[in-house]
Amino acid sequence: MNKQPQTDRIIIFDTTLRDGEQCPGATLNVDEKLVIARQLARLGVDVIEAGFAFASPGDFEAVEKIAKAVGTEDGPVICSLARAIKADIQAAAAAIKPAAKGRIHTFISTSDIHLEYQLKKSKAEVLAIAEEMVAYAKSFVDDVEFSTMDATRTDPEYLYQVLERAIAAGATTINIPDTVGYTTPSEFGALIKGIKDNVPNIDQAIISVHGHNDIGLAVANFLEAVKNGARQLECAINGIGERAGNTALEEVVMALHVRRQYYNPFLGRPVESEAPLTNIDTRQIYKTSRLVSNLTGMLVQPNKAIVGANAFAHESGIHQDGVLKNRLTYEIMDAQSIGLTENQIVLGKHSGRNAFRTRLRELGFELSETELNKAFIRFKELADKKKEISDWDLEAIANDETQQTPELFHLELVQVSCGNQARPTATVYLRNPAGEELMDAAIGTGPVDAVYKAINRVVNVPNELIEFSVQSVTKGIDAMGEVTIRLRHNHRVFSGHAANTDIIVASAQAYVNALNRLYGSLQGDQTLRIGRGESSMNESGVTEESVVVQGSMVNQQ
Ligand SMILES: CC(=O)SCCNC(=O)CCNC(=O)[C@H](O)C(C)(C)COP(=O)(O)OP(=O)(O)OC[C@H]1O[C@@H](n2cnc3c(N)ncnc32)[C@H](O)[C@@H]1OP(=O)(O)O
Ligand SMILES: CC(C)C(=O)C(=O)O
Ligand SMILES: [Mg+2]
Repeated sequence: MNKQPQTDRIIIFDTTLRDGEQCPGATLNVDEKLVIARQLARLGVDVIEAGFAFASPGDFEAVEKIAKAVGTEDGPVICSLARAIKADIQAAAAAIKPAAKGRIHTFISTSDIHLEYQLKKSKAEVLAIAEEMVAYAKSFVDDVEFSTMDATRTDPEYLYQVLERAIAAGATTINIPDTVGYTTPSEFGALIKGIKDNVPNIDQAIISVHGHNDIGLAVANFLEAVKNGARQLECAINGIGERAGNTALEEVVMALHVRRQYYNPFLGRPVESEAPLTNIDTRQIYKTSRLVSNLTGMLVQPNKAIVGANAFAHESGIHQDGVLKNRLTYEIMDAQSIGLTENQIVLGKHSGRNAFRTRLRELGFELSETELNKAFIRFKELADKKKEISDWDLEAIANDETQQTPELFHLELVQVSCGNQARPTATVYLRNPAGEELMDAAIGTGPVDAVYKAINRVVNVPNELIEFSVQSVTKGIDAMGEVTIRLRHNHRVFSGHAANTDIIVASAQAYVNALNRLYGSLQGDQTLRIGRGESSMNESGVTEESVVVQGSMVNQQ
């Protein structure tokens, strides 16, 4: 067996901003990516895959800005994806240039099915391209990662050959992607072992793995890969990503953390060693999860491992009894280890700006002066309605203020009348991008439906509402309600998110946010008129099928 060059530590490569963003509706703008990248650096990831620089001018700008702002000497490596094509590699190299430590990640498919149908190339051709493009990437940076796309459906003998040639050409990390989420733990472990045993120059590269969760095995596959020599794990926050998503960072990191004594020997450490297996500051996990969920609009299911709302909640009497006697009877990790803390400072209507700013900083939010002032006004409004403001309320407010959706349409007013004897009617008042004030009213099957129909009459963008979900972020009748919606326009999905104690206001704001994203993506499209849609508008009312209500609905007026 070959000796590996790597340390006894697992490198965490975060692809939330690249593969994570590849899930429908999770599109992030440049500023939002920057906010997430800063938090990923606080979380302690070793590598941030900031995007696919060649894919679009926006992606290029995001990678470049992240390289400049987050890719400092003591910060993470900043990486851009690139196909095994010169133009892609040139774009990646230019975008990561401002980073103190930059990486080009180039890839090509190696499975028969991809070669035959997608690339339409022979094995010999792909072998030559891989070698040539790794060498080309190496001419820009020392740190080159090479991936064999669809590795888990590739003939292993061919895979060994491609990897050997890529390493010889200068790849310092070789990544084995389970692109279609097809492999199983023992099979994946055997593949990694096969690579260690059969690629002659494997001692010159780190073995990395990239997983997808199509059959729910992504984390299990990674853990088996670690046991067999993988030392870099590619994952995304909350497991977001193409199709069923990527391997969830928080799950694999906490598995290694909680069971470190089990994994220690596989990394050549003494069983009892308490030294962390990764550089991740686990106390930043919860905060990062919430930030990514809020900015992408991808909700976290309540029973999700590690970061779900119920992950540390005990409901049944026997469990509660055990936990009260000794927490360890039913808890394998401490809620504080992922950053869920008791609120130490009680914020309420008498609190000032300093306490507010300080608490937001502790929660990981760095707001600009303007954002802080707006958030403070909302905080005071909320404090007038609620006795005590929790961290979750603060997060909802801060996330709302830092969301970087371009405000093309501004919601000035929303008013509804409804009741068991009334036809739900809504009046809305919006300011369009030209600064004109537009008002309209509509009747709907319920108050939210009426509001959305009224907004549709003002904003002339055909769309289909495909998801509407409401979550109560805090407990009690005075809770903040978070609304997340997803709408589709020409096969693209846009999400919108807003929080308010008035669920109707949050619903209206979330819809306007999503429409602003949609509208932003269409800017320059001459066929669109600005505002005031009539017959060209598709009905996008909330239908029974499209409504997903999670948690309790709070309607406090
Ligand atoms: C498994 C993954 O996650 S891979 C990354 C997936 N992410 C993305 O695709 C998001 C960004 N992608 C894009 O913006 C676009 O697809 C672009 C800009 C990269 C390319 O756009 P287009 O030039 O219009 O090509 P299109 O997307 O239609 O097809 C992909 C082309 O790349 C080729 N290709 C795919 N992978 C590779 C690769 N690794 N190396 C070289 N060529 C490749 C395909 O064979 C196809 O070539 P063809 O047009 O000669 O048949
Ligand atoms: C680009 C590669 C690493 C990828 O995302 C995959 O194969 O899933
Ligand atoms: Mg992938």
